[in-house]
Amino acid sequence: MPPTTPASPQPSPGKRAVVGVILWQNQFLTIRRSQTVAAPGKICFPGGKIQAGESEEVALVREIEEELGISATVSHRLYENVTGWGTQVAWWLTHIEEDAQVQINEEEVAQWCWMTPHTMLRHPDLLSSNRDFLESWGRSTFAIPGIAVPDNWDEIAG
Ligand SMILES: Nc1nc2c([nH]c(=O)n2[C@@H]2O[C@H](COP(=O)(O)OP(=O)(O)OP(=O)(O)O)[C@@H](O)[C@H]2O)c(=O)[nH]1
Repeated sequence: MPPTTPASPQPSPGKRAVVGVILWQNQFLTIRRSQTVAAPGKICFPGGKIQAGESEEVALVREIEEELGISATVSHRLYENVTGWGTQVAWWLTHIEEDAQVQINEEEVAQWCWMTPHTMLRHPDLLSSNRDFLESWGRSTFAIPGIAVPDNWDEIAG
């Protein structure tokens, strides 16, 4: 009998989300989710659910404005996956102004900071679906313009 492979997660109807990958000096803009939202206290990128009739880009600009109080420019669709809980997530490279003044919305976001991919991957509070994104990037499944996979990625990720 052929070995069985685990089935890929399938998206649930209507559960679509978009996240923004914002880079500065080889680091990603990360947020810690507040205690009052789903996945409280987890570390992830800014983003959220796509509302009916919205494009991914419009939803992402809205979410970043809501969470961080800044305007963003959505640039490049990097990746797509389905979380273990059935949400289809689109990952977009996103830019903000160099002098953007982040003002977090504390109802949604507890903290924000810049994190290297390495620190993010090893963070004990990383939202689990973000591990797939980072590991896929580390395997060069896709590229992120502006940041190279470190040469010692396997060591880091292992
Ligand atoms: N914000 C965000 N959501 C992510 C990331 N990675 C990921 O799989 N997701 C998933 O995408 C979905 C977005 O959820 P969310 O709770 O942030 O969305 P939201 O702010 O619109 O929530 P709300 O409807 O409670 O206001 C969730 O299923 C979440 O687990 C990420 O890096 N950032």
